[in-house]
Amino acid sequence: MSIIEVNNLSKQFSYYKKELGLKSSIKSLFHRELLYKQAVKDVSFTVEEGEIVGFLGPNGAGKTTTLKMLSGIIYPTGGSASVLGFKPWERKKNFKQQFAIVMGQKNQLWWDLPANESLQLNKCIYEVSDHDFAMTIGELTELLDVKDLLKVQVRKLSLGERMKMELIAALLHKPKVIFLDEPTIGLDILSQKNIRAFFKYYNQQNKVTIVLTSHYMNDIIDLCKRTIVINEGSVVYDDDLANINAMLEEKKIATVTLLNSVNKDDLLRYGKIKEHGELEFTLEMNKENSQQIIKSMLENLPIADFTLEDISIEEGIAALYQTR
Ligand SMILES: Nc1ncnc2c1ncn2[C@@H]1O[C@H](COP(=O)(O)OP(=O)(O)OP(=O)(O)O)[C@@H](O)[C@H]1O
Repeated sequence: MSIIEVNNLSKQFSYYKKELGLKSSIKSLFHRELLYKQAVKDVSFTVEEGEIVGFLGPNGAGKTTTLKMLSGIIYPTGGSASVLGFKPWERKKNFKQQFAIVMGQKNQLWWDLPANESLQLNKCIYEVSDHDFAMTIGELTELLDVKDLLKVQVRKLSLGERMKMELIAALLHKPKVIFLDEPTIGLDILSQKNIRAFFKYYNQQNKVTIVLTSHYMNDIIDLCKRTIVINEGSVVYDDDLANINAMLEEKKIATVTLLNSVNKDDLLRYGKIKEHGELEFTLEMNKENSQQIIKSMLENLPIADFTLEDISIEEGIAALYQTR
């Protein structure tokens, strides 16, 4: 059995339309219009123990809603899911002691207290023994390089330092499954890299299962072999990240610099123009007949410089984001 199993999971939110202005607000006391939003539609996937899976999608695609259902924070309106053999929304104690969710945009730690006091609170909530607490804090503060910051009031920590403390709080009870919802949001490049290196090491050492959402492609490329992409609430891709372009038509991207400008129409016959400047343009062409196209371009255009590349993973993902 897979450690996470999701079958046709759906969530429809219902909410009342909010009117602007006093007159409309008074009117809405007597008649309120109910609206619906289908945030997640029939999502199905499985995750094996020890996997790190990227969970991607454009803003509003339904990633956080799915992770909230898998953490038992909200109920689904359809389908089923099992995490570590539990129905998450039943919120059994044994389940809560085996998973963690980290939301980059939300704080778990108390702002006005030093991190070590919030960690003590989590120790009690998760019934971590004194010995395990000391060992885990020692190991994680060392790995994340925040040993000297445990006694600093959380509000005085930098964003990166606070995120490291949030991670320690989430990992204190040694969860087997970790949902990471944009854990590197707002962090500088070096801090993002450190957090990624930490999770890579932590996953290898502890065989934890991680589902990661991030809008930073480097997080996904670095950590996740497999990626699930959702768009408008539905899964549009579930495979190795390396294969992301294979499901699209095989394409090549040519970046061309010209010696002198030419009419845009003269370029269109070679392929789809993606970007166009005075003397530079990028062109998307089919891999199959790229050689003939290049030959013809070299013969007919005043070319100063020319590079040909496969379509990037980011562009493949961007194309999936446009899939409806
Ligand atoms: N409580 C709610 N009531 C009504 N609609 C909601 C609620 N929560 C989320 N939504 C809507 O559901 C859709 C999915 O939201 P969700 O937060 O899951 O997206 P996301 O993929 O995590 O986006 P982002 O990358 O921007 O964080 C959005 O259109 C959002 O506005």
